[in-house]
Amino acid sequence: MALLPIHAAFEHYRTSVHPLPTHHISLELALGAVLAESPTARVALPRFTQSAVDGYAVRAADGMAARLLVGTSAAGQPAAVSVGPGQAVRILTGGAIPDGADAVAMQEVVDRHDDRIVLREPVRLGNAIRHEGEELTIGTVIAEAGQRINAGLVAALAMAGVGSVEVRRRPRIAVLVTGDEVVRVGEPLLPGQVYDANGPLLRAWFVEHGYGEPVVAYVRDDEAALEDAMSAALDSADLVITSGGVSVGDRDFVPLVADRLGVRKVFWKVAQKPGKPLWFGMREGKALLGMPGNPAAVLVCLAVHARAVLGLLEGETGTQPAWRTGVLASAVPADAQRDRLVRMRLDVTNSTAVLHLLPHQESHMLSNLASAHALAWLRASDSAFAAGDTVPWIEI
Ligand SMILES: Nc1nc2c(c(=O)[nH]1)N[C@H]1C(S)=C(S)[C@@H](COP(=O)(O)OP(=O)(O)OC[C@H]3O[C@@H](n4cnc5c(N)ncnc54)[C@H](O)[C@@H]3O)O[C@H]1N2
Ligand code: MOO
Repeated sequence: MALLPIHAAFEHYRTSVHPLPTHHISLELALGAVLAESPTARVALPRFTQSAVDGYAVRAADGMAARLLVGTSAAGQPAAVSVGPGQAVRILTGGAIPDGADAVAMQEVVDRHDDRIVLREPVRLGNAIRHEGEELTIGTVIAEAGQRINAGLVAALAMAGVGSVEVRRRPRIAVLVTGDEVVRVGEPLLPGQVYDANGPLLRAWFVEHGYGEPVVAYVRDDEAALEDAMSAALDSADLVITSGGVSVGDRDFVPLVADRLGVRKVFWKVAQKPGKPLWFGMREGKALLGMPGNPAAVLVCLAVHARAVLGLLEGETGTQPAWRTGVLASAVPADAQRDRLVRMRLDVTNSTAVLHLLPHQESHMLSNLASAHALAWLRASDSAFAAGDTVPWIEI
């Protein structure tokens, strides 16, 4: 069977995966969710005309003449007075500019004697004043629907008076780690068994990416056991991920059981290395990604494929993952049939992202994940990539 090109897998996700329902939540709970509306400023920013510095609010036209202090304006405590000719108000950063004042003299250029001040240099009209609404007026769109909420956006929304937002519900994730040979670290290892890397990897990846703890179940290489576990996972989750049992071996039951449970196969086997046997299907809006057992293949399938599916489930704008470009530090062999997704160390030299090939790239090898920052996408080719070639990459 012909292998599906990676870009064709992305196209299948776009046509098969639809956004989850929306709900309205408090801003405190919104970090990491994707906006389903375009929130607008409820207050202007700055909210009122205020001082950018600690100093004295004055009338610029008074020039260098001595001024009489008539009050104080601190942040949160506006002055009750206005500034007339020959007068000034002590003002602190963030304090409201009192009526009559049209400039602020920084205290470093002012000599103060009790309630009198003298400027050592002239002050420009409007000096050190932040004007009401100069950044945003009421009603300005702060962020567009489809944008994922990060810490900066939480701050921008809060300051603009937006205390709750309409977002897509976060996807619920279920993970099935299959394999009779898989034993959890800490347990005794019998002959032929291996410690489980995929359970910890999948759990950590979803937590790291803000989805919280997935439900993780361990399943023997047994059709009936897999059917029970997959059925429960499909009932409870929006995205089900399996690891192992998806190739052509006698105990590779994932495609068979998924089909039996009514999951519509969209594709099986992608022209990528690692991760070739990746299986993708949908059942009533729920997505199932059957990932191979090799841990490096799981990482690649998470970073490239699960990321794409999650972005679509959450209605995120733009194509995910977001590829950037960098240059190869050294020559890298290509694969003639499959695109390679290569674990790289990344650094920035002369303002350019430079990708350094790490050793141990086989799909059963994962020790290089200790120093890998990036996954480079090297298209299938008969000839090797050369040092200096520009290639797409994503963070991992
Ligand atoms: N005749 C063919 N054989 C294989 C093909 C093929 O096209 N024809 N494809 C190979 C490729 S490529 C891959 S990738 C693997 C994927 O196989 P499965 O998805 O069925 O995965 P398993 O056989 O269950 O496991 C593969 C490997 O990974 C180890 N493993 C499994 N789970 C874990 C875990 N949780 N933690 C650590 N290691 C795990 C498992 O012991 C195996 O060594 O198929 C090739 N075969
Ligand atoms: O696709 Mo497999 O992960 O190359 O060994």
